[in-house]
Amino acid sequence: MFVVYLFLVFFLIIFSIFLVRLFLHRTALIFVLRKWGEWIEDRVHVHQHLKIPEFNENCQQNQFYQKVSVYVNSLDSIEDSDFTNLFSGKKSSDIILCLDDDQTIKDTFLGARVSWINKIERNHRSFVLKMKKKDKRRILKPYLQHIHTVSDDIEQRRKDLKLRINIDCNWRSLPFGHPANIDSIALDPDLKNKVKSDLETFIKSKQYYQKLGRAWKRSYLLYGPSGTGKSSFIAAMANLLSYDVYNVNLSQVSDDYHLNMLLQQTTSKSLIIVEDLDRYVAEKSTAVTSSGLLNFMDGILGSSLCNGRIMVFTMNSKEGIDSALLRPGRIDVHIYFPLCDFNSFKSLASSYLGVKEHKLFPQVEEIFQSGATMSPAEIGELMLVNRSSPSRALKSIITALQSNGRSSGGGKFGHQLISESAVSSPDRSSTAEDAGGVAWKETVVPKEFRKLYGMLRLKTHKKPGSINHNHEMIER
Ligand SMILES: Nc1ncnc2c1ncn2[C@@H]1O[C@H](COP(=O)(O)OP(=O)(O)OP(=O)(O)O)[C@@H](O)[C@H]1O
Ligand SMILES: [Mg+2]
Repeated sequence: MFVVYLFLVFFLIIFSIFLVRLFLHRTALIFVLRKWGEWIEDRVHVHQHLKIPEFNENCQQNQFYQKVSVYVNSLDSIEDSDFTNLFSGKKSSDIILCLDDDQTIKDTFLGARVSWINKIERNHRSFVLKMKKKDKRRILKPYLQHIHTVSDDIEQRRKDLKLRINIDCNWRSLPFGHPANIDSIALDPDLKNKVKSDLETFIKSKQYYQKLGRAWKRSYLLYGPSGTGKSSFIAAMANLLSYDVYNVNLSQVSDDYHLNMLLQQTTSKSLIIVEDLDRYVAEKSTAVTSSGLLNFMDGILGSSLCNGRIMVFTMNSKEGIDSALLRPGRIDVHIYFPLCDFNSFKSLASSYLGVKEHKLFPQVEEIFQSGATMSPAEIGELMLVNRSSPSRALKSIITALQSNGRSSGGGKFGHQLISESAVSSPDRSSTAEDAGGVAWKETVVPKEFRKLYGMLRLKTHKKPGSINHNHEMIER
């Protein structure tokens, strides 16, 4: 009896606590209680105030005030502030929250709680940072650095991206309106995630590179047959990072000095791309010497300018390329872009035709497994022109794949296949890549063997997704 009584009391206590909490949340009284709590806590600590005025004593604008303003208005806690202004952004659908005058906003950094007050006194605006004295020594310096980084990042993302191309030895600027995004590119999802996180880690690693004494730059090589999405991927990288793109046309560069000058004129946090590097090397169609090119890739000539720069090179094949050009440090990440497999095909069908399943899919899968293939560009094109009828689109792809399988380089898409088989045998010197060697076999072996290989694969019932061995990303 006593135990039941005890249990009832216990249950009642828990239930009452639950009701009180519910009441506090529903009536927003919880915020009042929290404020009282913070008020009491404030009284028992000594605080330090730092003022960031909008103008300095010479009436010049204080750049740091602008940064703080961008930072403070980006904090999630702005939504909890008692009074905020709403403005429309660049796009009419954008709404921007802005702290009103004399409002306080909280922030936390490295476990310390700080607050910002947006003051206006005699028509002069300022932000006042309030932090506990005991936290000041520990967090002030890194916190101010954090504000710099975050606001620079936000500003970078807000601006309209530019594409710059070199004509003679000058950059010409155009608006960069390429809509590509990494998700819309048919490529192994794991590989895409790895690249995304590699990029995101890199842009946050300025201090790490500084500590190592290395130029803060990262180089990527995108290689693979024509029409597999290399250029689209570069555009997607630029959109992901909100970086301007500098497209270096090496045939327009008159010598090493001018290549250096072009590099000097690029801005920090930009994407510098050299497309079809293998073509320049093979055809010797540039006046830049190989040492000029290596120095450009290393960024020695402008190491102070390597401020967060990302270099991207594309090639159809690494065959015949001097290994010094591709060595670790010069090219940090190698990404292979393969011809279409069934997984990429499904991803294209989903984005181009809005079709995730179709009765013709098993037939398409069988043809892919027999070794027939086409580039994503070709398949995308067939889907695009037949987008009003998914069945027609799939039938035309089946016909094209079958004609590829039968003819050796002839037929409607023969030109692409010729270039496919002309694409390189693997660079056998790079042993790390051999780990993912399946892809290479698929691109270089004769069609008869590919068919046999496809049949073998059919028999072994490869699990979906394992075909992604075709992709490789080598972190060096
Ligand atoms: N993997 C892919 N996913 C989605 N679309 C693709 C893919 N590959 C190519 N495409 C489409 O095909 C077209 C050509 O692609 P892109 O120019 O990126 O190929 P590329 O690899 O740069 O070719 P090249 O080596 O000839 O320059 C683009 O319109 C793109 O949308
Ligand atoms: Mg391209």
